[in-house]
Amino acid sequence: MDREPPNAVTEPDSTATATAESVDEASATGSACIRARGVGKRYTTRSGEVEALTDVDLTIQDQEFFCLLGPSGCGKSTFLRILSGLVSEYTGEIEISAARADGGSVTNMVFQEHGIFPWKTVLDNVAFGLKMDGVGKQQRYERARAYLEKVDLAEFADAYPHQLSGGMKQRVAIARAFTNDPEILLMDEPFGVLDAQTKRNLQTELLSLWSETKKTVVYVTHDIEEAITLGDRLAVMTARPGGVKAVLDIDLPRPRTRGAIPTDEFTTLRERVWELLSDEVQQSVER
Ligand SMILES: Nc1ncnc2c1ncn2[C@@H]1O[C@H](COP(=O)(O)OP(=O)(O)OP(=O)(O)O)[C@@H](O)[C@H]1O
Repeated sequence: MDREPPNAVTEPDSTATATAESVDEASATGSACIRARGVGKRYTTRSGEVEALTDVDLTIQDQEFFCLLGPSGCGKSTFLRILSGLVSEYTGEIEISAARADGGSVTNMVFQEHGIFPWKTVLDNVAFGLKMDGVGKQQRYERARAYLEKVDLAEFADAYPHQLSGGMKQRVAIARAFTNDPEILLMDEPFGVLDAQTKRNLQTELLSLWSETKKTVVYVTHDIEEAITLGDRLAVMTARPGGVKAVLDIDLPRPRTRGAIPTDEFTTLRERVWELLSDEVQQSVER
């Protein structure tokens, strides 16, 4: 279960990176939902300390679809886990301005491995978070069924996860996340293991749910094209210890349905992002 996300200061760190900050603020619009200032994280392992993050400065706007790209092991998941409250020891400052009147969780994580219960039906999986929040059976099933409908799984409400494909399981995880109605969705490579066609379909469904509900989404991916297809902005992270190398606007029209994205702009952005990312990938391989 997700814990409440951080909203207070822990061990203020005065070494914020000026470069990343100025890029970030220059492209930001609207009101801030998440502010990270000088965030750092070290893990202590048997073989010593691992510095996962250093001086992460980011402002993510309310209702924004924000993507995080970076080489493997640069701390993307760690950053999401800090935002979710799953990792509570870190340096620097995280402020989350979103709040829920009903006291439910402000954030909801969606992982690559679905995180659904094999012994529960699809419907019970989707309604699980609401049950934990004390929502009555009729109301939680109604909400869960509505989202199952939106992700095309209405007829599988009584099925069990082992009867579903990987893409269907991920649909269940997404339906559950939206049913829980958090202010912020934290998505950790949710479509990372899916085939290209399934991934494309789920991206379209996710964008449609996001534009309907206008949640703030922080989306981790290794896939440059996915980040450009989905995001309003994207951050490229440095090799570990991860910091923010640059934040780019993805100024492409929406809805970003197949064929609606201008090819030239898409290609230019992809090359720009790859330029920023390739050195970091190289560095992470050399370590
Ligand atoms: N619980 C932990 N204990 C010790 N070290 C950890 C822990 N979690 C992550 N790390 C280390 O912190 C670093 C960052 O890991 P993290 O999973 O956040 O990176 P990532 O960018 O999400 O990686 P990937 O893209 O491969 O999923 C890695 O070196 C990892 O080994």
